[in-house]
Amino acid sequence: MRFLDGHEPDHDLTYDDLFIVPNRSAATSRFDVDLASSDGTGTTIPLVVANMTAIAGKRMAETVARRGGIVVLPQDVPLDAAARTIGFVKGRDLVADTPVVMSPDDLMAQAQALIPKRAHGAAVVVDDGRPVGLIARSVSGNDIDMFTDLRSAMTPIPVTLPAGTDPRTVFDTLTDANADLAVLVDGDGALVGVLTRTAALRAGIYTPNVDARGRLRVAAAVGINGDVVGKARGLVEAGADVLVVDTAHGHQEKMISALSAVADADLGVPIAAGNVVSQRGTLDLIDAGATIVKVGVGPGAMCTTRMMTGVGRPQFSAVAECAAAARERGAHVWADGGIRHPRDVALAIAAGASNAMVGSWFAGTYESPGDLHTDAGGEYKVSFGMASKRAVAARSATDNAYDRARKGLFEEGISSSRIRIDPEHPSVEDLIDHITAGVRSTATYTGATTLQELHEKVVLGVQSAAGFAEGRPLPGGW
Ligand SMILES: NC(=O)C1=CN([C@@H]2O[C@H](COP(=O)(O)OP(=O)(O)OC[C@H]3O[C@@H](n4cnc5c(N)ncnc54)[C@H](OP(=O)(O)O)[C@@H]3O)[C@@H](O)[C@H]2O)C=CC1
Ligand SMILES: Nc1nc2c(ncn2[C@@H]2O[C@H](COP(=O)(O)O)[C@@H](O)[C@H]2O)c(=O)[nH]1
Ligand SMILES: [K+]
Repeated sequence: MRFLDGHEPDHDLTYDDLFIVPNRSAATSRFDVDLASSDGTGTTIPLVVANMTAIAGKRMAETVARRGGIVVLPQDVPLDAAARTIGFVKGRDLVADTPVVMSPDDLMAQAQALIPKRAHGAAVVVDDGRPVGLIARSVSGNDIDMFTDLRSAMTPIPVTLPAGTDPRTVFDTLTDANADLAVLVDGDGALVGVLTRTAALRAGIYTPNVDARGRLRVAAAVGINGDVVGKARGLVEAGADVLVVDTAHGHQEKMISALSAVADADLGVPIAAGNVVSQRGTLDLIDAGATIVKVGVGPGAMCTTRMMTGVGRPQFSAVAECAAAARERGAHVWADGGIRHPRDVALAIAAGASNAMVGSWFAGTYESPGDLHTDAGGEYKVSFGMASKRAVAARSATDNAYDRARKGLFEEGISSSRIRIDPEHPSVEDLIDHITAGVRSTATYTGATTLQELHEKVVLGVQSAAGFAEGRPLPGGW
């Protein structure tokens, strides 16, 4: 990474402050760019989903890992629930999406409530283990009887194929049949999964993030209080592939001792820890046993830390300094927070991060855990910060009333935020397409074909707010 002559910054910068200068490139296609990380997480695209309750659940974990990223399950989830989620993710197909399964006796209202949990827009009606029909998502305003049973409402399945059919064949069969969804079955005709045309296309573009046994990977977080090693061990025994030791102020003694204890337990998985924003903080966490350091104090969309405390650091400079320190030790950093555009992921990688961590942006998708709401502005989900009153209240629910009231005072996050579902990108997979298209393109503009080369070759300049504004599209004219 270098700055254009005369652009070396004399103050800290965030993503919006920077632009990337194109370099001569030998790449002939953006698909030639390899987006895999080398930090031990196995990601084949540089995306980690933040350990936030409103974002990181089982559907998110399955979907993101199938496209090559990884999801961190939040530390607030009890061990038995986290173990169930890990087991669920490990049991998912690497190609087919998990269907929404209904019985013929279920009501249309139940199907319509569940269909938006998945992006493929339909439920499969299963009778006696066999798929027998489809229920499509009702378009808002459509006059359908919500009390009808699915036996009478279902439509025939247009395309049924054996599980394991080559995705290209699935794509072509759906195209020929002018159908949207294929149902995949095993040799006995039992339902295995579903594939849309877009999913079949994606299966040929993305490489799932899989463990040594060929199962989807998933990470899990622990806090720094209580039996940290016991929880960490339980998570790894349940199958967690990466541990994240996480607290707001990662550069504190309690973190160092919790992290050292987890590292000493030698659980055989990479350990990420944070959050810090300085070289010293990075080195202390690496010395305590982290192989990945989580960087970012205050950039998060749900985060009020900078306004409450004045503490933090503009994210690009924080990532650049910590990544340089980590590299010296053969360790890595994740750029955590403040990712709002594909360009931010590209700039995080340019700064030296191995992966970018995304939270709130992915809250507004069908795969996030929250219920789907609709108001005059369209569909939305509710997100909240992990240091918000709402999250702290949930985390301290078993404490006595006095301790709960004390903890409630230190609020550093938003308790309720409406994150809109973008009608053009309603699924996290649409956002992943959008982000990876941007980052692949950034790489070729800089003359790089890997993330490491992107970091090495990138040439940056510092821009004014007017420079940033000029780069924004103006769909409504001016
Ligand atoms: N990246 C960011 O900018 C931030 C992220 N978060 C996220 O929110 C979640 C909750 O984390 P957290 O608030 O650490 O809660 P935790 O429940 O993990 O508690 C943190 C522990 O550290 C102690 N502590 C000491 N100094 C601090 C400090 N400055 N900030 C926070 N705790 C401190 C606390 O004690 P006591 O309560 O008695 O002080 C408590 O025992 C995490 O996922 C974290 O990543 C939260 C804030 C900022
Ligand atoms: N200060 C706070 N930071 C928070 C809180 N909840 C989450 N976070 C941090 O944000 C990132 C995700 O950033 P985003 O811009 O993609 O949403 C997450 O990983 C945490 O580090 C909070 O309540 N307060
Ligand atoms: K913020």
